[in-house]
Amino acid sequence: MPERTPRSWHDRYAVNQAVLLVDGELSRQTDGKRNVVEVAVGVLIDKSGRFLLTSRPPGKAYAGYWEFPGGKLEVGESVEQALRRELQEEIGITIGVPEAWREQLVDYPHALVRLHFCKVREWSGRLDMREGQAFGWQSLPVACSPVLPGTVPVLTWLAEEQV
Ligand SMILES: Nc1nc2c([nH]c(=O)n2[C@H]2C[C@H](O)[C@@H](COP(=O)(O)OP(=O)(O)OP(=O)(O)O)O2)c(=O)[nH]1
Repeated sequence: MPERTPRSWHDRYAVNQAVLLVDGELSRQTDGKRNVVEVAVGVLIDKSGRFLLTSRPPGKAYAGYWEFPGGKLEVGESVEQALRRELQEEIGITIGVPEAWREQLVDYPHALVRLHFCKVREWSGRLDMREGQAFGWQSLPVACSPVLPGTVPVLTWLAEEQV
């Protein structure tokens, strides 16, 4: 029996729901040829419930956009190891045990990334923006703009947890 069109569209919609497509064509994400880049991201939350956003340094894709600090996993690293290393390298702190929270696939023109968002409530050391980033402790709605497209869903998830 031939596949019914409504079913087919339903399936396609469901697939596309799982991937956040940024600045591009739908066909880009379905060719199956792009490697997924794994990224560890830290949602630092302070005692009053504010969270830390940092600006992307000059020279990187989407420079100047606001994001949560983090970066790509190196070969053989776990998400936690990468997060620990990135937050030490980029913002000068030593984190406690992170809480694995949510994942999001994002299809950018420059890369297909899987973001592993972790909540971090304990850390030591003073914030030191080692790549010249701007930073801000934020609450909802955030006061900084523009927010990186792959970071926007996090603001929705945080809002959902507050109601
Ligand atoms: N750190 C971080 N990256 C994010 C967020 N949202 C989002 O889409 N991304 C994307 C942007 C990039 O494509 C990717 C992170 O890669 P990156 O280039 O910043 O990582 P990195 O620090 O390891 O970079 P580098 O060593 O290559 O300079 O994840 C977020 O909230 N935080």
